[in-house]
Amino acid sequence: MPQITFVTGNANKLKEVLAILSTSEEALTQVGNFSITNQAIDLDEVQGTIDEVTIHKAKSAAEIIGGPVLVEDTCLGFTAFNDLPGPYIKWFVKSLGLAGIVDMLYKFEDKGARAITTIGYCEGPGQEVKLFQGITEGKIVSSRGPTNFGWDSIFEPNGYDQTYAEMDKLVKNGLSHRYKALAKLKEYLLSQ
Ligand SMILES: O=c1[nH]c(=O)c2ncn([C@@H]3O[C@H](COP(=O)(O)OP(=O)(O)OP(=O)(O)O)[C@@H](O)[C@H]3O)c2[nH]1
Ligand SMILES: [Mg+2]
Repeated sequence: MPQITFVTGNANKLKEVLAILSTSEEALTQVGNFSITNQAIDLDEVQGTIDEVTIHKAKSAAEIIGGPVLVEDTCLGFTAFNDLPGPYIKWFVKSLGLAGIVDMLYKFEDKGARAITTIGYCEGPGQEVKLFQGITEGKIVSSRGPTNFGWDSIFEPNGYDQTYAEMDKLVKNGLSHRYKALAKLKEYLLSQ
């Protein structure tokens, strides 16, 4: 069975990806003819558009692993900021904290935000990268719920009165940006 390595340094992402792709959280899962395993490698991330960042991550991962890889890059962008910080949200959370991010939007009436996951699939070194993207729209609110995963506690998806962090995992994993991107990847892998 062909093996695909999901390369990520983020344990929370890995948990969600495995939970969405299978129904268990074991370190190995299967989609169609493919088995998916994980390697925790922190890949270099270039500056650029979401697609450029993901393509670069996928190509570097394929070089390191020497075979088929999956990577993902997740963005959080604000409507009032023309979709920034986008791929740089990680550094904003690290530097400003969640309260600092909420404060960034203080003077804007529009609290709209978009969570975007872009998955890159590369079959090996030198191969083209296929992209699969999922977007969930919502708004930025004061932190509610556990704060152990990124910006989950300040993002409230449209149509819900809970933040991602307050939601049951099954609910988040049924509507999230990551779920939508993985649904497209799954459809592709099942057709191979
Ligand atoms: O509240 C959240 N709900 C999510 O569903 C989610 N997915 C990612 N993130 C965070 O957003 C940044 C993405 O950066 P990112 O894509 O480069 O990830 P990363 O560097 O942590 O891992 P990786 O690049 O090795 O895969 C990082 O700070 C992640 O912690 C999330 N936060
Ligand atoms: Mg990263």
